[in-house]
Amino acid sequence: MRQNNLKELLEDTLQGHRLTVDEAESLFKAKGRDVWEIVSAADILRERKVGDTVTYVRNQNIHITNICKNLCGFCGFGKPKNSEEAFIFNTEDIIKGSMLAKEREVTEVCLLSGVHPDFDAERCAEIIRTIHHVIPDVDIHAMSPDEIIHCAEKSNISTEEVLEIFRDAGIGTLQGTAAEMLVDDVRKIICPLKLSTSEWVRIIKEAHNMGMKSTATIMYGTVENEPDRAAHLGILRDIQDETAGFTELVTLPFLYKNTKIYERGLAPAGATGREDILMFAVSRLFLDNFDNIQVAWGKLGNKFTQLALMAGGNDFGGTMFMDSVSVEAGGEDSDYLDPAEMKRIAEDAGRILRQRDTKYNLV
Ligand SMILES: C[S@@+](CC[C@H](N)C(=O)[O-])C[C@H]1O[C@@H](n2cnc3c(N)ncnc32)[C@H](O)[C@@H]1O
Ligand SMILES: Nc1c(NC[C@H](O)[C@H](O)[C@H](O)CO)[nH]c(=O)[nH]c1=O
Ligand SMILES: N[C@@H](Cc1ccc(O)cc1)C(=O)O
Ligand code: SF4
Repeated sequence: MRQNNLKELLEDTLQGHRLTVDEAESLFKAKGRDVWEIVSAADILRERKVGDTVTYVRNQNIHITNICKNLCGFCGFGKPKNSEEAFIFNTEDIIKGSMLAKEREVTEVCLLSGVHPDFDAERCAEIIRTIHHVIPDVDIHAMSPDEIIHCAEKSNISTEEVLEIFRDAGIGTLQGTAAEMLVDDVRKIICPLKLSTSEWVRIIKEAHNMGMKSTATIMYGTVENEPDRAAHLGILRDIQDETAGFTELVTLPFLYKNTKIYERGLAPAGATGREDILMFAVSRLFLDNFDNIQVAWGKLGNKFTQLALMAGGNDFGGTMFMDSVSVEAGGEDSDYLDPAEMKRIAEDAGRILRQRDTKYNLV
C-alpha cells in the first residue's frame, strides 16, 4: 500500500471510518514501517476505547477428556479412543478439579476437551451440573458450537434445546472456539470433520439471542491467507452488530509441533512475528464493536505478549493453571502465568493490571 494512502486510511479510521473487509485484507499485507504505522493507530484506538487498563481473569482449565471425534489437523491434543494417551475424567476427577479451582479462588472454570464421540447432551449437562454444584459462584466457560451440534445430533434434539439444557445445568458462558478460520475451503483442509462456518454462526447467534455471552476466536497461521483472515473478522463484526453477545476476540496463533498439517507439509510452522503483531492491530482497528482483544500468553510467550498489548491488545486471558492444548502442540511455559508477572509486564508497558470476571466486570 502506498504510504499516503495508508496514512489517510488510518487517520480516517481513527476518525470513525469503518474499515471494509478489503481494507482489512490490505492492512494484513503490510510490510516494513507500514506495520508500525498500523500498530500505532491500533494502540491509539485501544487507549481511547479501554484506557490503560490491562485485564486478566483468574481461571482454571479442566480438560475432561482428550478423546475426540474430529482429530483436527492443527491440534496436538485430541486423540482417538484407542490411543494409549487417551484419558477421560470420572465424576471424582471432575469434583477434584472443581475443588482445586475453589482453593485457587478462581472466578472461571474453562472446560477444554475433545469432542467425545459418545457424549450426548445429558452426559455433558451432568458434567456441568457436577461442577456447578461444587462451585456455584464460578462461571463455567464451556462447550464450543461443535460440541453443541454434536450433542444435538447424539440426543436427537435441536441445538437451541442443547443450549437451554446447558443453561439450566449451570453453564455461564459459551466458548467461541471451533471457529478456527470461518472459511469453508480452509476448514476442509484443517478441520474437515468440524461444523461448517454457517453452523458456527447460527449456534453462536442462538446462544447470544438467549442471553448467553461467548468469546469469539480466530486460530491463524495455518493454510489461510489475508483475504481469509479479513473475511473471518468480517463475520465476527456482523454477528456482533446483530447480537452484541461477544465478550472479546481471542486470537490464537497456531502452534505447529506434533500436528498433522505441519508434519504433512500442508502448513507452515505457524505465523511470523509480523503476522502476529498485525493480527492484534488489524483486529483492534477493524472490530469497532469489540472492546476487548485478548493476547494468548500461553501461545505467544511473555515477551511477545507484551508487544501485543502495545499493538491493540488489552487482556491477558486467564491464569489457566494448566493448558494441555498448548503444551501438547509444543507451547513452552504455557501452563500458569502468575498475576504478579502479568503486573510486571503491564506496568513495564505503562499500563495498569486489573482482575476481571468472564464478562469483563472488574473484581
Ligand atoms: C482444543 S479445542 C477444545 C474445545 C473443542 N474441542 C473445540 O474444538 O472447540 C479449543 C481450541 O483450541 C485451539 N487450538 C487447538 N490446537 C491448537 C494449536 N495447535 N494451536 C493453536 N490453537 C489451537 C483451536 O482454536 C480450538 O478451537
Ligand atoms: N483458556 C485458554 C485461553 N483463553 C480463554 C481465556 O482464558 C478465558 O477463558 C476467556 O477470556 C473467558 O474469560 N487461551 C489459551 O490460549 N488457552 C486456554 O486454555
Ligand atoms: N481453547 C483455546 C483457548 C480458548 C478457550 C476458550 C475460549 O473462549 C477462547 C479460547 C486454546 O487453548 O487454544
Ligand atoms: S481442536 Fe478441539 S475438536 Fe479439534 S481435535 Fe482438538 S480437541 Fe478435537
